[in-house]
Order: sequence, then C-alpha cells, then structure tokens
Amino acid sequence: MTEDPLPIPVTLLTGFLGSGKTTVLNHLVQQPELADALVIINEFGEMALDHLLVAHSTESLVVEMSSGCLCCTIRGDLVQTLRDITWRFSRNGERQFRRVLIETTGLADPAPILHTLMTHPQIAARYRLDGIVATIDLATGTNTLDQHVEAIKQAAMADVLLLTKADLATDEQRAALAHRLDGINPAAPRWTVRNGALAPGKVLDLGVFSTAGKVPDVERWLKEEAYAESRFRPRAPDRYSPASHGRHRYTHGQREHGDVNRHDDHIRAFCFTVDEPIAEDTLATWLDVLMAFVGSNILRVKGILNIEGQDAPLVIHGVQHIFHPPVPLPAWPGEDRRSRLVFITRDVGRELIEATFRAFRQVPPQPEEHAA
Ligand SMILES: Nc1nc2c(ncn2[C@@H]2O[C@H](COP(=O)(O)OP(=O)(O)OP(=O)(O)O)[C@@H](O)[C@H]2O)c(=O)[nH]1
Repeated sequence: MTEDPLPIPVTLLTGFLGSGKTTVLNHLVQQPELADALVIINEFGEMALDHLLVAHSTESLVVEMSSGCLCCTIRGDLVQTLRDITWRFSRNGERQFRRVLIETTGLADPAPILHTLMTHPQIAARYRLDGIVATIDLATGTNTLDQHVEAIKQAAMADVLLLTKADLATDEQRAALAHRLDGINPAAPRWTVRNGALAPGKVLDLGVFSTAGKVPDVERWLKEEAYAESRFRPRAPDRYSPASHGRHRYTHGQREHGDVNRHDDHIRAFCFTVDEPIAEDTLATWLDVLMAFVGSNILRVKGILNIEGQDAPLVIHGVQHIFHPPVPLPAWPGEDRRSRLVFITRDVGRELIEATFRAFRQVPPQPEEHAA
C-alpha cells in the first residue's frame, strides 16, 4: 500500500451532551473540504444512533464505536480502530482518507483520548492531533459549566470553541458565557454556529504541526496576547506584577463571584515569558520535573522557545504530562525573540511555574564526575 509519509491529522470534536456536536459534524462532512475525511463517532449506550444521522458525502467513511466511552472503557478500541482503518479504507493500495474526525461522547474527558493519540507507539507514528474543537450551547452553557467538570475540561483544552444554538440564547446568557470562557480559555477563537453551519476552515489545520510545506502560523496558534502575561526576569523576580497585566481574573487566584465550589475556580490560563535564551538542559530538566509532579494538572501547554545557541525557535506542545516531540521552526515568525509558553492548568498557579523555572535556571551546571 502506498503510505502517505505525513502523519494523518486528527480533529477531536467534543462538547457536552446535546451541545450540537452531531449537528456540526453533519454539516461539516457534507463540505467538499471534508470529502476525504474519515469520521469516527463514539456513542454511549445500546442504541447508537448518531452515526445514522451523519450523512457523509462518502457514506462508507463513517465508523461508529458504541461499546463504551472513548475516554475510559474503549481506549483500546480506538487504538484498534485507528490501526485498522488505514487498510480497511484502502482501495488499490491507496488510503481513501486524508484526515480523521472523532466525535466524542458528551461526557468525554479529552485528555485520555489525546494521550492515546500522542503516546501509543503505532498511533503516534501515524497520526497527529490537528486540533480540539468543542461545542458549547450558548443558552445552557453557563449552567453546564457550573455543574459538570467534564464540560470545563472540554472548553479549557479546546483550540476552537463553537458556540451553538445562538437562536435560543438571550443576550444575558451570551454575555455570561463569554465572561466565563474568558477565564477558562481566553485564547481559543469562538465562532457562533447556527444549526451546525460553519466553514470547515475554522476547525481544520489548527496546529503548527499541520502544514505540509506551509509556513506554520505560530502567532495564531499561540495567541499569547490573549493570556495575562508574566515575564520572567532572572535578577529581579519580585519586580514583575502579574496582576497589572491581567485581564483574566481567574489567573490570579482571585474570585469575583461568591460560589467557591465552581469547577472553573480551579482552572487557570496564563502566559509565561522568558526574555533571555534558555539553555536546552535547563528546559528539559524543568519540564521533566514539572510534568512529574504536576503533569496531570497541566491541561495544555504550548510554547515557542528561544534556545541558547540556536537561531530558530523550537515549538513545544503538551497535554498533561505528554509532549509532542519538539518541532524546530525554520525561522522566527516575527520580531519577538522571547520564549513564550501558554499554560492551561488546574490548581497550578503561575507562581509555581515561575518558581520552578527560577530554581532550575539558577542551578549551576554540575561538574562532570571524574573516575578516581
Ligand atoms: N435551535 C437550535 N437547535 C440546535 C442547534 N444546533 C443543534 N440543535 C439541536 O440540539 C439538539 C442536540 O444536538 P446534537 O447535534 O444531537 O448534539 P450532540 O452534542 O451531538 O448530542 P449528544 O450526542 O447527545 O452528546 C438537536 O435536537 C439539534 O437539532 C441550533 O443552532 N439551534
């Protein structure tokens, strides 16, 4: 079989129960841009129906997985499905699809699914995450975020947020949801979608790893200006004032509302900036330690890094304690040569990120041991 040498992009379509995933999917798969997409629909329950509702222009490219929820019981099935489809959907040695769209169940935690995509030896070599798209119901979204931590995680980890059912929402509901999302995921573009209709370009090719021969749009991908910035200065760590930068109140651990039990009080989104080039060893040790101790609470990290001795930047991308292999870019995307890392975390504040970085940066290199 002729194998495309480039990994197959995978889009994860997530969103709480009834928030409009299938409606969006149904619209998307009928667009010419997705004619070569294979759709995997994960449903929960004995009567799996959604796949019957998705009218793909190429019917044979819809696969349904309904024996459980992808993020928990059937992760092995996902591996199997992703492994099998390359030959199952091949004709005359040619793979019949160029990308994969996975619709999760409404209660899915995207993180374990991403782990599978990024770490399973056979899957990670053949597929790459293109992006996470989350649907949120404009009318009921705020309530859902109040009550379901799964919905918070879906919104926090998304690269793009699709705000559905605009026709049913009041201005107050829209404003409340927008305010809420500012705290949970300030950088992800938000598109209002009515009855599932949206241009496929808004949800495809979202990562920096997506582009075959195209110069990656790192600034768009990182969108670091959307986060409250914190700049690391080696000699005067006390002088910076994160609060003075912040327009996202949750990033500073302050609450402006009364409900202490709200799930997103635990979610923080912030940008960490380092002015000076970073030694590769410092970076590796710092990230290792960070991931080992608080990795499961780091929902996403994206970064463009200035590494000592290198002319061009390195891009990193992680989900919890799993990192994609760093990607060297051919050149800096603009004038800004600072390292910029954006974090979306649960119960991990910027203080910890800064303090650990400071600690590792100040550790002098260990002299090599000499044999006696
Ligand atoms: N009024 C209105 N209804 C919508 C819109 N988008 C989706 N719906 C309806 O909302 C309901 C749920 O939509 P689905 O697309 O099935 O939602 P889902 O997220 O796939 O649902 P689950 O599979 O149960 O998690 C359906 O009745 C849709 O027709 C919209 O923009 N406006």
